[in-house]
Amino acid sequence: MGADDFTIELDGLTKSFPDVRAVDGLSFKVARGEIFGLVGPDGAGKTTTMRMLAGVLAPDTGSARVAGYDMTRDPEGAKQHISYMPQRFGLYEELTVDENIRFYADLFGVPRSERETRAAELLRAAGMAEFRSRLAGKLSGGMKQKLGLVCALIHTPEVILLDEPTNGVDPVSRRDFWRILYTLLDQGVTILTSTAYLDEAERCHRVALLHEGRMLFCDTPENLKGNLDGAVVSIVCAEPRPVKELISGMEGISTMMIVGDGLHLVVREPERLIPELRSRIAAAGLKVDSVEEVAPSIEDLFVEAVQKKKGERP
Ligand SMILES: Nc1ncnc2c1ncn2[C@@H]1O[C@H](COP(=O)(O)OP(=O)(O)OP(=O)(O)O)[C@@H](O)[C@H]1O
Repeated sequence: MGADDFTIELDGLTKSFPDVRAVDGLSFKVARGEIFGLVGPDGAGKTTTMRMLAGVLAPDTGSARVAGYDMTRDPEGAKQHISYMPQRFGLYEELTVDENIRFYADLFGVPRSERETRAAELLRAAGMAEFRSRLAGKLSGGMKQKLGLVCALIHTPEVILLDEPTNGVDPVSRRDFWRILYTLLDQGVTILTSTAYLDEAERCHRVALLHEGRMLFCDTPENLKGNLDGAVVSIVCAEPRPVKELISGMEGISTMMIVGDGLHLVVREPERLIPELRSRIAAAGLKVDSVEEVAPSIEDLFVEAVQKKKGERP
């Protein structure tokens, strides 16, 4: 790939606040037409990274190029090619859906002939075509987020930066969101999104895990899952906490986490451990539906990587 094929390039990007180094020497590149996910626990540095890439926060050291512009030297030039949707997108609650869209279309200087077609397309994809005259303040949380996306996308950017866009959004609206994002990819835009939902990381072409401002790893979801050091055992149960307490400290378990339907363990030698787990749980009289090896998810990998990192600390 040539240098021009990367629309976002970070090189040693660093930003400190008085109490913390929020982003610490971050380097990665995002190719044109790619959707790249930034994942990490709260405080990992995702928002700070996004803000620097959007040109609203200057780095201390390091550089970032977005859509061919150096973000330190020419953030204003770059902004014309970027759509940035921060966590709290500025909607006007006392204005209608249409009026909010018009406000942003004016702000971005979108010609009148284009804005109507684009707004109609985006609203249809967002499942919001019937709500054009509703006040933004009267929309559900998911709808507000989708309206934020529509407003952010009313102009045609080269790069889209989304900071946890689906936070608090219901599953149906999340699907709408991803459908819109994939449609944009087909049009050749580049998308960088942060997400707190690890299942969403699997929808990205590549993902990077941030932890305390540093990147722990970056690869395609498939490759990442192949790199897990161990196997994943799922214990399906309604009451995972007592089970977790019971088996905590058993040899061969490297991490445990509570998931939607019970517990996930990262283990060595699942063939040996699974029968042992079953008998220990049965002996304690705890009720579980199943104890089985499952394919690892991105979530398993991230929890394992973050726990390992914590364990390395003195
Ligand atoms: N304006 C600021 N002033 C001081 N500290 C800040 C500021 N912005 C962020 N931080 C700190 O920098 C670190 C990284 O925060 P950041 O918001 O980038 O993380 P994040 O991964 O986006 O997490 P979250 O999802 O909780 O926003 C945190 O320790 C945070 O408290």
